[in-house]
Amino acid sequence: MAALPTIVVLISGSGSNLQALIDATQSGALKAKIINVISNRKAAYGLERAAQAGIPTQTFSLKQFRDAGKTRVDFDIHVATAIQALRPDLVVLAGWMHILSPEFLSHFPGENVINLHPALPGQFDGAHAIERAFEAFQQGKITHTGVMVHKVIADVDRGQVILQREIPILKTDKLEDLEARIHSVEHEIIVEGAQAFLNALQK
Ligand SMILES: Nc1nc2c(c(=O)[nH]1)N[C@@H](CN(C=O)c1ccc(C(=O)N[C@@H](CCC(=O)O)C(=O)O)cc1)CN2
Ligand SMILES: NCC(=O)N[C@@H]1O[C@H](COP(=O)([O-])[O-])[C@@H](O)[C@H]1O
Repeated sequence: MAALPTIVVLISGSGSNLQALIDATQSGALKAKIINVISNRKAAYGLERAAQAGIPTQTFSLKQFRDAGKTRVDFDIHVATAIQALRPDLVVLAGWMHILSPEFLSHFPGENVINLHPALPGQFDGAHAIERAFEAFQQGKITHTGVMVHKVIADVDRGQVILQREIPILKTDKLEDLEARIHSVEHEIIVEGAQAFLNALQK
């Protein structure tokens, strides 16, 4: 039987999207094996989720690099080298809150780094997208937002879209209502997006 495609997941926080990927690999909804989880924050609960699933983890601290007189690019190259050593078929950014440099991306010419972003293409690039969408809705500028999975390029959140889904914003919504609706969709689309990428890889 052919070996399953391998995935390395990068996180910075709670890891609920990592958990969705873990659950999907265990149920068979995602035909792949998560071989490593990397966090840039040692307190990230996602590391605990990985450990509970028996997945090896690594933590890399930008602060430690800076304290050692090294640069953001030194950090990126170190992380990229650690990932390259594992030779994954796919790298998934699941709440990885660090902008990756071109030097990092140069280690992945196969464009096999994808990201989950809680907004539609070109709407709210960058951090705090959900809050910014909610504020725009309150100002009457938008009626809906969305979630997308996209390839990662140097231009943040502007890579080729793999999957996207629109999400309505209701007049009765508080921010937490929209956050819950978005997170629920995220947990589905990150699995579907990863599988879609791997399917395309195998064609
Ligand atoms: N080169 C790329 N790097 C990253 C991408 C990308 O598309 N291209 N996606 C992001 C994920 N992301 C949005 O989806 C995102 C995450 C974080 C930031 C940001 O401003 N980070 C700050 C630090 C914020 C913090 O530490 O809380 C920073 O890096 O200075 C923007 C977008 C992942 N990287
Ligand atoms: N710009 C990237 C970004 O905002 N990512 C967001 O970080 C959260 C991670 O949650 P998690 O740690 O529970 O998976 C998710 O909402 C994800 O969309």
